Amino acid sequence: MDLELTLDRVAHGGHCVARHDGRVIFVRHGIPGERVIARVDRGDEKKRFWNASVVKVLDASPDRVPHFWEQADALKAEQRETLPIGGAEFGHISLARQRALKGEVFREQLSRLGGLDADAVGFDAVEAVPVAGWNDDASNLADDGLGWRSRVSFSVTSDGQLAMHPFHSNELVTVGEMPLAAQAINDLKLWETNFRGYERVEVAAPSSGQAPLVVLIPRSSNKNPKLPQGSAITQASGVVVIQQTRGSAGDGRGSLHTLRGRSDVTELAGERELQVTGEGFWQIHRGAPRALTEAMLEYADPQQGDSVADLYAGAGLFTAALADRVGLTGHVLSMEGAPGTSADAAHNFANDPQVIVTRGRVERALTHAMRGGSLDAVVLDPPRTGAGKESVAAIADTRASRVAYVSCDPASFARDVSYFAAHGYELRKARVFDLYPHTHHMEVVGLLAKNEA
Ligand SMILES: C[S@@+](CC[C@H](N)C(=O)[O-])C[C@H]1O[C@@H](n2cnc3c(N)ncnc32)[C@H](O)[C@@H]1O
Repeated sequence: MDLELTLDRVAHGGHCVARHDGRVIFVRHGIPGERVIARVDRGDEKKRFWNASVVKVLDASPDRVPHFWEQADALKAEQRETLPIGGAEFGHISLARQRALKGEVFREQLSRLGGLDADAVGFDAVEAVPVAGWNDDASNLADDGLGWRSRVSFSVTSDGQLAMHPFHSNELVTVGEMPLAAQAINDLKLWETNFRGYERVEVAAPSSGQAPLVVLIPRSSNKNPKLPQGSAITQASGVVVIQQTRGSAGDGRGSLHTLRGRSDVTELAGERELQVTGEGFWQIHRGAPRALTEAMLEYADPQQGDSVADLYAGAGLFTAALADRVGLTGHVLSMEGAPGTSADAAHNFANDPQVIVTRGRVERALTHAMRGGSLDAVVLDPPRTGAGKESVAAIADTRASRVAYVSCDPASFARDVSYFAAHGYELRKARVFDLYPHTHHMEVVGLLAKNEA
C-alpha cells in the first residue's frame, strides 16, 4: 500500500515520524519536512505503528542529495523493482543535516530516557571525525563520510556470491562495491571470489597497514570448509574459518581454525600495537580509536598512581592509554567477557605489570574482582544493549569519582544514565561523534561524576 505523507521529526532508528488516519508511521529514506509517497512494508491493520519506506519524493528537502551508492538508494531501487540494501540509510541526506538529525535524536533520548537536558551537559553538536589512522595526517582529508569502515560483514547467496540484506528483509542483494569500507577492503574485490558453502564473510583492514584478514563463517551443512579460490584470498594476510555452535569464536562458543596465513590482525593504539584475533572486536571507524581514546582520557582523567578499570575492554584499546597514564605505580583492571578477545588482551598487556586482565561478564565479575576495594575512575564501553542495572550497581560500588561512559546507542546510554543517577552519579558532560556516517548510528561519550553529599 502506498501513502502520501508529510514527514515530521526524526526518530531513533533512522526513521522519520509521520501520521496517517490516527496511526503513527515510521518512514525510512526520507527527511523531516518532505512530502513523499511511502510504501507501507509492515502494515498489520490492528497495529498502531506501521513502517514504510519512501518510493517517491513529491516535495524534496533542500538537504536531499544524490545517494552515493546505487544499491542503497531507495528511489533507484524502486525503479529497479528491488529493495535498497541496508547500512547506508542516511546516504540521501547531506552530511551536515545527518549530523543535525543525530543531534536531535541524542537530545530526545537523553531527555526521554535520562530525564536530562543535553544543553545542561554541554552538548552542542555531533562532531565529525576524520577517516584517518592514529598517526596519519588528517588535514587534507575530504569530509565525505566514505571509506571509514575497517570492518565489513557480508552475507553470501546460495551460489556463493557476496551480498547484503535490505532493512528487515531476508532477501539478498549481490554487491560489487562497498563505498563505506576502507580502500584496502575494496581493493581486495572480494565480490570476484566464489564463497559457496559459506554463510557470512567478514573482513578486517587493520590500522597497522597489514593486508586485511578474511573471516569465513560456513553454512551448518558445510562440515569440511575449504579455502575459496580467488585473488582476494591470496592477497589477504590470513583466512580463518569460524565454526559456530551457538555463538561465535569471540564468545568462546565457536572454534576458529586457520585456512591460510595469519589468524589475527595488528591494530595501533597510539604507540602500542595490539593483537586482535579473528572476529574479535575493534572500533569500526578508522578514526575512532584516537577520537574515543582522547575523549575518554579527558573525562576519566587518570593520574599517575591511580587505580582504574576498563570495563567491556575488548583487546584493550582504552586499557593501553590508561596503563600509560597511571604508570607502574597505578593499577588497571581490564575486564572483557569474550574469551578469545580477553586472551588477546592478556597477550597485549603481558609486559605491563600494572594491568590485570580479567575475563568475565561485568554484571557478575566486577564485584568479585573488586573484593570491596575502590577505584579512582571507571571507563565502560558496553555493546549496544548498554550496561544495565546490575553492572551500573557494581560500578557504583567501586566508589569511583569519575566514570567515562563510551556508548554506541543513545537510548541505552540515556537509560543507564538514569540508573547511575539512582546511585548518586550525575551526567556532567557529553560529546557525540559521527563515527558511522551515512547511517543513523552515533557514538556518545559521557562523564558521570559522583555527587558529593
Ligand atoms: C563496544 S566493544 C568495546 C571494546 C573496547 N572498549 C574497544 O574500544 O575496542 C564491547 C566489548 O564488550 C564485550 N562484552 C559484551 N558483553 C559483555 C559483558 N556482559 N561483560 C564483559 N564484556 C562484555 C564484547 O565482547 C566487546 O569486546
